[in-house]
Amino acid sequence: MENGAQQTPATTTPPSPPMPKVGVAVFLLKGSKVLLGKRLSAVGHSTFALPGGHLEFGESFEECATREVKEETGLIIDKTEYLTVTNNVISEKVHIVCIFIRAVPADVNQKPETLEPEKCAGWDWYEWNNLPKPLFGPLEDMVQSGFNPFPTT
Ligand SMILES: Nc1nc2c([nH]c(=O)n2[C@H]2C[C@H](O)[C@@H](COP(=O)(O)OP(=O)(O)OP(=O)(O)O)O2)c(=O)[nH]1
Ligand SMILES: [Mg+2]
Repeated sequence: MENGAQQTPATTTPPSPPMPKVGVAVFLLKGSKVLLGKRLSAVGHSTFALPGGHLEFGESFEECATREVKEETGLIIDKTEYLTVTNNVISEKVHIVCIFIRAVPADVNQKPETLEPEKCAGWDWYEWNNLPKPLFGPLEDMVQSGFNPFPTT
């Protein structure tokens, strides 16, 4: 090489190892019912799950809950409250620390819309004592453990 010109070595970025992500899922409660939708995403395909998604940079858990429910169902939520957190290793590549928030619809007469049809087949209210099957794995685990999202009065 002339004049000692430096040649930039070819670099290849090594694949980054999978990292845990933060999810926020919402127990949206109406009377004794909870809002669930059949997932069409690869993770938990065809299982019934709560509305929710991944925490974005700078968001509070409540902000994420409000945003995800609005994006996925069009519903405006109210009275958001932290419930619990679970650590879910779902597959070799998917590890989610999931924050669970409880909320109620601001308007009980507002109907949920399927705003992300590629991710969810449709939303409906289900009696807590008669949940549809199969539930999304992490949700099934919570139900099996006796978890109850309703406020004790
Ligand atoms: N939506 C939802 N997520 C849950 C539940 N239980 C649970 O552990 N999670 C965890 C695993 C999910 O992969 C993760 C994020 O939710 P998601 O899979 O619906 O994410 P998304 O595509 O709607 O969100 P995004 O990436 O567009 O932000 O939260 C649940 O019942 N519903
Ligand atoms: Mg989602």
